[in-house]
Amino acid sequence: MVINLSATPSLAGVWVGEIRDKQLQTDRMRFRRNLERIGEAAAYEISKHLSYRQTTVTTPLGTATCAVPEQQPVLATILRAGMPLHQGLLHYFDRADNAFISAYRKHHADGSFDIQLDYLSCPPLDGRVLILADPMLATGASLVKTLQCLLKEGGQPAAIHVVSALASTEGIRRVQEAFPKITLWAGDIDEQLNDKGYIVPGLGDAGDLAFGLKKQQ
Ligand SMILES: O=P(O)(O)OC[C@H]1O[C@H](OP(=O)(O)OP(=O)(O)O)[C@H](O)[C@@H]1O
Ligand SMILES: O=c1cc[nH]c(=O)[nH]1
Ligand SMILES: [Mg+2]
Repeated sequence: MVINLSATPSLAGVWVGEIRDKQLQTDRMRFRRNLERIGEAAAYEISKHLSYRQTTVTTPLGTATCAVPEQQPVLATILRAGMPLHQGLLHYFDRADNAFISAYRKHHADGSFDIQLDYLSCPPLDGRVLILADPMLATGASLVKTLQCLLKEGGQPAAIHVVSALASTEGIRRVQEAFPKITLWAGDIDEQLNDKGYIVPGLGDAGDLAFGLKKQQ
C-alpha cells in the first residue's frame, strides 16, 4: 500500500513544498525542521494503524478511560539524511526502540554505484512494528538492501512502514517487488529519475542540504 501525504492538501504538503524550494532549502535549519515535521505528520497517520488497549487514568477529579499502544514500534533510519525524519517520528513515538544503519552510494569510475552498508544497530524485530525513515526513495536500492539487512539481523516484524519525504515511482515499484506487504508513506511522489539516479523534480541531495557537502565516496 502507498499513501501520498500530498494527495489531500494539508500542512504536510506545504512542508514538502518548502524542502523542494531551491531558495528556502538553503536555510539548513528550516530544511531539517521541515523533514522533522513531515516525520511528525507521518507518525500521526501511522499511529491510526497501530493496535491499542484501553487503560484507566486517574485525573484530579475522577477516572477516565484512555487508549495506549499495545506495543512500542521500532524506529529505524538510514544515516545520514534520514536523521531529521527519524527525529520527527521519535517526537511522536517517544517511547520507541530505535535501529540505525549506515548506507551510502559508492561510486565507480564508469558512473555506476553500489550501496555500501557499514554500521548496523538493531533491536529484536520479531512481531514488532518497524517504521523505517529515509527521506529520498530514488532507485530504491538503499531501502531494499537496508530492509534485507535489518530483517536478517533483527527477525521478522509484524508490519513494516516506510516513511519518505519524496519517493519515485520506480523506487516504489522496486521496494514493493522485494517487500510486497510494506506500507509506504510518501510526502509526495515524482515520476522521474535522472541519469545519476536523482529524483526529478525532487529536491536535490537531502543529506547535503541537511548537513553539508560530503566528499564523494
Ligand atoms: O533510492 P536510492 O537510489 O538508493 O537513493 C536514496 C538514498 O540516497 C540518499 O542517501 P545518500 O546515499 O545520498 O547518503 P547521505 O545520507 O549520506 O547523503 C537517501 O537518503 C537514500 O538513502
Ligand atoms: O534525489 C535524490 C536521490 C538520492 N538521494 C538524494 O538525496 N536525492
Ligand atoms: Mg546524500
